[in-house]
Amino acid sequence: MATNGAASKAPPNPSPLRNSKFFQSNMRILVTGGAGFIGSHLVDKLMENEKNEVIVADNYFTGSKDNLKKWIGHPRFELIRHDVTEPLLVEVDRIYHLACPASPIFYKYNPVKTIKTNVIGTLNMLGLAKRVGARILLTSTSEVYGDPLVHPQNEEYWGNVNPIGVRSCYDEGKRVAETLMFDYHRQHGIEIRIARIFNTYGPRMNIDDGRVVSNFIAQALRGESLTVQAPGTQTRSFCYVSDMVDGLIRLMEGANTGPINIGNPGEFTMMELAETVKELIDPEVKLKVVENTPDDPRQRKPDITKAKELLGWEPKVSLREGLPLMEDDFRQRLGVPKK
Ligand SMILES: O=c1ccn([C@@H]2O[C@H](COP(=O)(O)OP(=O)(O)O[C@H]3OC[C@@H](O)[C@H](O)[C@H]3O)[C@@H](O)[C@H]2O)c(=O)[nH]1
Repeated sequence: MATNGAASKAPPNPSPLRNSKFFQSNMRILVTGGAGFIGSHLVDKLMENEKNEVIVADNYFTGSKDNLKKWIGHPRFELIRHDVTEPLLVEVDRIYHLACPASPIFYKYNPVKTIKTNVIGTLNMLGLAKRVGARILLTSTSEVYGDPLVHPQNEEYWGNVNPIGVRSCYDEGKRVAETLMFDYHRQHGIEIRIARIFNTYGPRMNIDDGRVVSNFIAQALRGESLTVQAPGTQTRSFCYVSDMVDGLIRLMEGANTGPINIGNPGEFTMMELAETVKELIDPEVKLKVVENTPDDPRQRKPDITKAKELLGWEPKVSLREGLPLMEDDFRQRLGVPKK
């Protein structure tokens, strides 16, 4: 295993039960935040493999049981209402630790809770990984690069983050979470994986999630003006959710700790994104420039060389292919049929 120079102590022996026939034929996987947007798509993919048993822990702050309704009652699936800031003991082989509100409006709503989720939640999940000998993957974020001075961002870049700003509960929270992952790895030999997720979109995003792609699509379908936050020249790179899930599973099952960027390098200004949504959904819709929020990163684009070389991964779905798939889902949920 590539360990970035860390000592590799064997994890503690899991319970003897795990050597029984029953467990050998099954991989038990915990997904924290599994009722959320990316989490529920990950669960769908993991459940496709008949050898997997999936346990979801979610507090439903931004996630919803609705996202998992097709699995409720399935013999290989379990759903627990649980907040990761409290300890959890379940016998598992893999932990995908996604739990945390990811939309800026939600993570800034209760910043103390957000940083607790990232710090105490990650500590609790690392404690669990240590206790049962599980491998743990943290979904970190491109926000660890802050308002980046290096472009595109590669994993060696340490970032440009405001430690006391309104976004710090999330970006500094995730940075501490990464630190905890490596400390547990070096000190206790825990098997870790860190994904730095760039902006992701797709079906099942909350309609009023507040992030840019869901805002623009919902606004276009409701016939409202698209709210481009000033100046509109800031850039983002958008990854379709099925590509994201594929990258996360490859990272978990591969031999590298990361951190590894998972994102689509196609880069767009917010004005370009608005124009694309307008063209695809409703050419009549207007754009309006509105005030931005503090510390908004001015540019963001992943360097995915590592993901390509180490995971054999690269995104397959372009923005123009992915937006209509999300549009269909939003039309259905908003009850707006295609003309
Ligand atoms: O209605 C809107 C919303 C947002 N925006 C702009 O769109 C850009 C993207 O904003 P979003 O809120 O979608 O997401 P951000 O890139 O700020 O944060 C995201 O980064 C990566 C992930 O880890 C997280 O999901 C999230 O924190 C920003 O420049 C914002 O100013 C608009 O122009 N209009």
